[in-house]
Amino acid sequence: MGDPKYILALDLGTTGNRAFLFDRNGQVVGKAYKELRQYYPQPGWLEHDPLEIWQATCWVAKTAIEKANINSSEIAALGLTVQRETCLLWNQNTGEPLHRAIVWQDRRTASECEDLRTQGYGPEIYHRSGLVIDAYFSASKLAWLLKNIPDIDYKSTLAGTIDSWILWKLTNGKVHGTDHSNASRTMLMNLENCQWDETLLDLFQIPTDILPTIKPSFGEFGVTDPKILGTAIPITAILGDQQAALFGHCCCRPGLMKCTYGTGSFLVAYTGKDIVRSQNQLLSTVAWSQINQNSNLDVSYALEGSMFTSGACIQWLRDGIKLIENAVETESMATRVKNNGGLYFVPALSGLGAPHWDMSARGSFFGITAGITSEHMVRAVLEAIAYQVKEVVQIIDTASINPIKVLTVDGGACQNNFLMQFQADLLQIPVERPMMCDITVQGIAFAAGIVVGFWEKIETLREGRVIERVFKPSKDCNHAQANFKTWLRAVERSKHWLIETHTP
Ligand SMILES: Nc1ncnc2c1ncn2[C@@H]1O[C@H](COP(=O)(O)OP(=O)(O)O)[C@@H](O)[C@H]1O
Ligand SMILES: O=P(O)(O)OC[C@H](O)CO
Repeated sequence: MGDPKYILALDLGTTGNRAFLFDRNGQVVGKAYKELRQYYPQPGWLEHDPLEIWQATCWVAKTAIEKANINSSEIAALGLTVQRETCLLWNQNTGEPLHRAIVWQDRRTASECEDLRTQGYGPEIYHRSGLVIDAYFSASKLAWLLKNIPDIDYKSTLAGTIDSWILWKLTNGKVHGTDHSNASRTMLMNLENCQWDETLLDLFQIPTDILPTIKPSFGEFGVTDPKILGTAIPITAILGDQQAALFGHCCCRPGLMKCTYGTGSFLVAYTGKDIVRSQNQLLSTVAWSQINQNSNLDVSYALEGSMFTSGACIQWLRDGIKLIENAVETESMATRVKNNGGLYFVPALSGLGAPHWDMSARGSFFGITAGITSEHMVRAVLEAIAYQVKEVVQIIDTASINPIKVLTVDGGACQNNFLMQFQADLLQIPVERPMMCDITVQGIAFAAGIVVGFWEKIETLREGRVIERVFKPSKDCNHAQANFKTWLRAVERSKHWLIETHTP
């Protein structure tokens, strides 16, 4: 067996799955990516094929290893990070999913969640789970699966989020587990004692037996079956992808935060050992957990503003209405027009998350005149991504101890220079873009590597960070502030759309 020289990191996101191999210097020596098929069986529904995720996971891992031209026995550990909340049921005897996975953006359980809200369960659910009642979280999705799949044999059924499913597959059915950060997004975990919460399980009618064991994020999860990658690799870290990005940005002191622009935008602030409760409908959630030197569970928490649709609007421009051919061209299109032409877009393609939590809002353009071109539409969509983040920054600012002086970013859409400059103009603070935009995968690699002593401490990651570009607020950016106020009006008009129209 060779000397372990590498860490394998898997990032299974909403748009696609990626694998990166890192050497001891934190350099990427091999990587692979595969886009994931999105299934839209009905308006507002979104599903993923769990077997496709599993096959893609194997493919990206093997391809990254091949590209790096290394032997899998040289891999010291594997870290796994995933899109959160997306969940499924599978048969533990056959290894077959019982249904496609219901994705976090899926709104099919909106009316059940609305019922819980009107029955007054909001405060109790928030107190127990740290989450605001919404179809976003796994609980109502699992309840839907259990209700709608015929003849479920409970004895052979397992449930889980994507990390549980892939961990189970990687270990060839030996480990049915999850970590505290992913479990905290199910709406079934008690945020204070970090265990499955009996009251929440009863409320959503989820049997405890089908759920995975919750384990510390940093620690031993088992080893990969040697048949998969040619050797048994220890799995030593699992995190939700936003928490992995938080770790990757080294946000390990209370008040430090990051914003990821992927399928959605997620502004997450580390709050330390305390659960900080927001007055503005932000989520309290687990950042990560580990067993400390005294053998006690050591949990760190975070405050989060989840915005459901950002890069997803760009995908809609590409795949839905075919206004663009690729995401990159949105930047040049947006700068081809002097301004937004009075056009405003509300990115409520999956309802609105923080701070509105309106499951019945729908995407809308306001201000269309005969002079509006496709460039204006693209620009309005990009501006909307930035307005959403501004709205959440304003709220998190008041909830956190220190005002935000700089916004650190990552994710696919942060490559867009127009978007980042507009964001800086809107926030009136610098926006800092690291050289490595795949911070999520870097974060989980470092977490897995630190557990096995491959790297000694998080400082190694911090010291290796290179800032590629800082977007400073432009001198004359008053228009951005004025436009933000108009956009807020547009948001108000798009809210409660389904309730008022009674359409799907
Ligand atoms: N240059 C760009 N401008 C705007 N959006 C982009 C650009 N490049 C990628 N995106 C968007 O970023 C998203 C992919 O980012 P990624 O961080 O991989 O997301 P996820 O982790 O959700 O799968 C896609 O929705 C894509 O439309
Ligand atoms: O797949 P991403 O990176 O857009 O992240 C999805 C989030 O985890 C959903 O909560």
